[in-house]
Amino acid sequence: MAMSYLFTAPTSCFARPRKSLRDLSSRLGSQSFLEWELLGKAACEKRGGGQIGKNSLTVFCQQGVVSVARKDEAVSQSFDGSTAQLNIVMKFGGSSVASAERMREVADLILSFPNECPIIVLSAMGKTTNKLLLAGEKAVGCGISHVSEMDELSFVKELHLKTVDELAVDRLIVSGLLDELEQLLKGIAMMKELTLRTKDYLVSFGECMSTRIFAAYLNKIGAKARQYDAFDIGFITTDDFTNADILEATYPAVAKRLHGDWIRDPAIPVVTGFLGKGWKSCAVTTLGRGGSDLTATTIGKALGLREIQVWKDVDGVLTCDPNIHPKAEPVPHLTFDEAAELAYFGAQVLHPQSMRPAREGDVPVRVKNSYNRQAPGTLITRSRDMSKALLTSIVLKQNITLLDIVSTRMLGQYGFLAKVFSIFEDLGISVDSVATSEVSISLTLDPSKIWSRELIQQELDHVVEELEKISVVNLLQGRSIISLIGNVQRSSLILERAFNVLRKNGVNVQMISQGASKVNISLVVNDSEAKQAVAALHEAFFEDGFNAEIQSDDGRHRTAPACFPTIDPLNSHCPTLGSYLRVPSLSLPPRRSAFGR
Ligand SMILES: Nc1ncnc2c1ncn2[C@@H]1O[C@H](COP(=O)(O)OP(=O)(O)O)[C@@H](O)[C@H]1O
Ligand SMILES: N[C@@H](CC(=O)OP(=O)(O)O)C(=O)O
Repeated sequence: MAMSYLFTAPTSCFARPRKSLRDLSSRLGSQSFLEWELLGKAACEKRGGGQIGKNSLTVFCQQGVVSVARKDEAVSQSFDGSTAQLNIVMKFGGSSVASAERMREVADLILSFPNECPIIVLSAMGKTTNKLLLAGEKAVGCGISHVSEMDELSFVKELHLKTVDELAVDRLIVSGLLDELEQLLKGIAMMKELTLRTKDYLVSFGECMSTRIFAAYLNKIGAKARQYDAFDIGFITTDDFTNADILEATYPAVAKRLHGDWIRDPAIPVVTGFLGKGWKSCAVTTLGRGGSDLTATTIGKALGLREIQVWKDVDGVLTCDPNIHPKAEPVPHLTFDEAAELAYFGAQVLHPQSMRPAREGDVPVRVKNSYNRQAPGTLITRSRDMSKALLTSIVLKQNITLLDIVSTRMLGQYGFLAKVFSIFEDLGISVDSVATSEVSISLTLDPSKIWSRELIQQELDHVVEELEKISVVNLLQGRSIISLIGNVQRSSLILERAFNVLRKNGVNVQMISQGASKVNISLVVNDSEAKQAVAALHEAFFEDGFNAEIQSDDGRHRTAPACFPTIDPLNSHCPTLGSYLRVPSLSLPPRRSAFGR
């Protein structure tokens, strides 16, 4: 990419229609490009500029640069070589773009950052994805003649047509897609079958419509925008329909397309979240529920952007799920590892895989509230000062299955772990948490890990059948994992307090595991006790000043009570925890790399 300088031009970054450009140049009067260049350089020096680097020097879309690019579309740079760069990605989830009013607010929000050149990533409006999935499932059994009357289809149609009407953009933007959607549902009804591939195609209508409407609205209000379907601009994925992985080829392809178009003809890119194109099938794929976060971080890495902003309906990542405990508070700063662990262990706020590109590209992620712009949100970066950190967040994942697997062979047998995990690999089943001893393993499976596929009883029976060839197996369903995300350097203190609270609440911990990432201690409890346990833990750590107190006193003076031995969770056995306290140092990449699923 071309070298660029940072300066604050007195004009908006946003590409404007020609009229606005003319207005602008007359407002700018006789100020020449050379003067602008000097101004830019001066500002650059003021900010300690001089280095040339991805994160240090960026042109804030000086309007003159845009004008030059317009005069000669092949020319991407102003005469001094500086280029207006796309510099941030702003992702808005379904809750942020749920209606015409919300779309107006989001547009206003974007335009309130005139010095940024954003790429916008949008999810489907509101609950559209759920409605489309329901429609697909109903279509399988309802018969072609009933498709048109289906409530879910009517809901999707009404929502999108109402939105285009209220925003006063052309109905044609979505009417063709709505007709196509109805045809697809009729096809599903005719085939009486909804494959994963068709499911992905079906839900893709949500993002395809929201982005078209929003781009049309931006254009209407004078902020030049261009809509992109992710599957057309290089989002290349595996062919794992409903849960596809982004392939490496995506990064250069997406960068080339978005950057190239921007340089030729600047317009705010509005990209569909969640969608990709299978590399073998060339069919539309999706990245798993909540996958637009991953789209945003992929773009952030691909273009080496300054920041990835993920706009939600909460004030950032919170100390726990606000639906479980309303006193949850925003967490100001997280590391990529903490955020990944939090997402992986069930915090709905971020897609489990989304931190990976951000970490690889070292692009900070900011989680903000589109309903409360002023709230500082959560900043997620590679590292943070952990010296005073204790507990950051509590995450609950319900309805998991606990498997106790004990080797039938003698102590000292080698290869047992490998055999057990090869069974999971062969069956394509993802494992969440693990605790082992030499001859036994406890692990948890998440039945809802793959959104479209329940680990149904039949499948569990099959797992048990395979494992029983080499072990004695005890399968326990209806369990929950409570993950304590924080500074595991202080695990003794965390565990001391956590177990005190759990004991007082009569909650029995059935397994404990500390992941190799060193930011997470997982406790397995009964589903029926889980929510109450999370609320009690939250109260004990965040609501009575304990976290704050520990932050001012580094904890050296605190001693564990007699009933709670100070535990080194990596190597200890604790009689109160059953036989599976020892935690393996192996990090289990259930399906993929150690950093993701
Ligand atoms: N630890 C947490 N921090 C913040 N939000 C959480 C947390 N756990 C669960 N949530 C839920 O996640 C929701 C935001 O995620 P999501 O619905 O995917 O947002 P969007 O659709 O806007 O991308 C919040 O409304 C909140 O209810
Ligand atoms: N629309 C998709 C993708 C997504 O990311 O949605 P959201 O950002 O609203 O969680 C879903 O509902 O899963």
